[in-house]
Amino acid sequence: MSKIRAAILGASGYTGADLVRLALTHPEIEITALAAGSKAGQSMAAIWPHFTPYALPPLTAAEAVDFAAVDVVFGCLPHAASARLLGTINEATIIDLSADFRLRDAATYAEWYGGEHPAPHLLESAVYGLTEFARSELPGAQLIACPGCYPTAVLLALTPLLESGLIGAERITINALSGVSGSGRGLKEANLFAEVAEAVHPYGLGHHRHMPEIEQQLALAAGAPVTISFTPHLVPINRGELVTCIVELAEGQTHLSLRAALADRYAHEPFVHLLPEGQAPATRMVRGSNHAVVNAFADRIPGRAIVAAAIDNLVKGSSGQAIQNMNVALGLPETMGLEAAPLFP
Ligand SMILES: NC(=O)C1=CN([C@@H]2O[C@H](COP(=O)(O)OP(=O)(O)OC[C@H]3O[C@@H](n4cnc5c(N)ncnc54)[C@H](OP(=O)(O)O)[C@@H]3O)[C@@H](O)[C@H]2O)C=CC1
Ligand SMILES: CC(=O)N[C@@H](CCC(=O)OP(=O)(O)O)C(=O)O
Repeated sequence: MSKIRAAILGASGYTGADLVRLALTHPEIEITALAAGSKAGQSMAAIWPHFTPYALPPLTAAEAVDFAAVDVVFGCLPHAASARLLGTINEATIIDLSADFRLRDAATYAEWYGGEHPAPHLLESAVYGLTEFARSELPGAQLIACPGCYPTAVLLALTPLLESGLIGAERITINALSGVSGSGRGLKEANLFAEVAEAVHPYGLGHHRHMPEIEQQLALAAGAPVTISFTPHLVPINRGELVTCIVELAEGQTHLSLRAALADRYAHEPFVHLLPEGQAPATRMVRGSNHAVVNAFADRIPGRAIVAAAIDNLVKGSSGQAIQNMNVALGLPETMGLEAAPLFP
């Protein structure tokens, strides 16, 4: 069988570069085309010296890619630019890492992303690709929307608990921490070393665009509307994401019943792992890998519990999950190309 010809759009950005890193060791992927925006025309090694040892195609403009000559397109572009471009491609399986095809409703998209959706006719057919919960929909899908990085961690922590009615759908409070790569490679004063190092701050207080995405997906799990309070924080690490969720327990439940549900749901998952009783998830447990770690703890306030999860935002939170989705969509072993162990320390 010939290899899967892949185009990676946005290869001069952080998620695009991590996709290239993972694709290089994926036995079935052949990187056929790489595209960039302002850096089109440059070589990958010029932009990313860590790729110097590898023969890679040059970066072209995305519009210059021959989409009829590729099997899979990975879109690692900013939202809106992503849908404008991906909406014109008919020939290949599209795996989008941007937020453009995650929300089901174009009006909600317009409200939270500040503009009309560029390709609303595609929203209905897009598969929301949290792989562990989308396996039956992925094979043969034409358009796969990879979840946001924060939503990935939150949904892995809470979906099984809402599905089984062990926690309430209201009054879910989520504190989230992200490494700086979560905001992309573009130059931003707020991301300069002197602004970020030796400091931590919350942002998007009371209004972050991952809120509607998390609520949309948790509501499907709960079978009822879900309301969350969500507060992200920027922390001075390159990659990694941690969420701690304070939940209301259903009558008669304890954190041990939450642990039992997580153990049951993730027992056979290759990438999602319940930690031993009392062990806190940490970003260092998953750095550079497609793994996620979760756990549930008792809270001192009766009737509440704490559920935590850690992922690498550039792997399970974006590029790794994109490849995991491709594997399932195309009938390959789900873990193919994603077996690398976390980098520690
Ligand atoms: N960073 C993360 O942890 C995660 C990011 N995402 C999403 O993935 C997408 C990419 O994120 P990330 O890699 O961090 O972003 P970066 O800012 O690091 O990279 C963006 C890429 O898109 C290219 N680009 C920008 N505008 C255009 C355009 N108009 N046409 C063509 N190419 C363009 C840039 O090219 P150039 O630099 O050459 O101009 C660059 O290659 C975003 O939608 C983001 O929200 C999702 C999950 C996690
Ligand atoms: C640290 C940081 O700034 N993180 C980004 C997460 C961006 C992201 O990847 O989200 P989308 O894929 O939904 O755009 C943020 O909070 O906006």
